[in-house]
Amino acid sequence: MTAVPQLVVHRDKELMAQAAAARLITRIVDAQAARGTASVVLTGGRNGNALLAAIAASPARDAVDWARLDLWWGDERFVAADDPDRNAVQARAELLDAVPLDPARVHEMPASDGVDGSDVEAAAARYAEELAKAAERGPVPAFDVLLLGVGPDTHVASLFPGHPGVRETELTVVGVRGAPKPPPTRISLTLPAIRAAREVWLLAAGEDKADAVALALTGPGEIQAPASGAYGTARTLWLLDRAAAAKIPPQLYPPASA
Ligand SMILES: O=C(O)[C@H](O)[C@@H](O)[C@H](O)[C@H](O)COP(=O)(O)O
Repeated sequence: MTAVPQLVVHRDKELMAQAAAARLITRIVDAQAARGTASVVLTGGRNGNALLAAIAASPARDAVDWARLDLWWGDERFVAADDPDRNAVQARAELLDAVPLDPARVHEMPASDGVDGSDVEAAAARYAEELAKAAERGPVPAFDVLLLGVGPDTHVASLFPGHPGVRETELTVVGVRGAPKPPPTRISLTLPAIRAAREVWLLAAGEDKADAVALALTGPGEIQAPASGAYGTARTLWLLDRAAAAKIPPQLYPPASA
């Protein structure tokens, strides 16, 4: 396990998305070369969507064997299946509809008009079962890469500072009610599930993220700063633009990168 993060700082958010897309394509191709398949956990939010759009626009995307890629989500807004607010609907529009995925390997989180209706806890338990079935050992797969957007309050997935979800130590997926970011009802992986990933990549861009990034890297622990509890078994990578990195203490700040 490695809680020690590596920081990569790019000039701006556009370059950050391009570089993260190149990095993710390479990581998927490497995992598929080694084991035949790869698994990635997607995030909602602007930076996650920009990364997917950059993959869609990259000629290198054809190097990925899309039919042998498992996709999961770190969190989802608990709304109807075709609601444009859904992270999965946005991911499909940015990339997933344009590549030849195997639908059986695209593991969307349940929607509020699904078999569990508005029972978000039952829907979360259903997703936990799906994860457990796909796991070789333990309650969730050892995802190759798990992506997380970082919120301005240091939330990741739908784990908000001080909320019950961030304190969860047993369940791998929780229903979230009363989220401070709309919509209020959500489904989220928990920190223990996130920490099963080989690599966790956190994305943050813009000056409104500078306090959150500095706090999560130096601050009060995962209950108050959930992003600081997100790390992988092999690697934890913070992919930032200069504005989001601006308040990181100099002793943690990496050499300048473009
Ligand atoms: O529902 C969502 O949007 C995501 O669950 C959330 O965790 C998001 O990734 C962060 O808030 C960062 O979002 P941005 O990349 O848009 O800043």
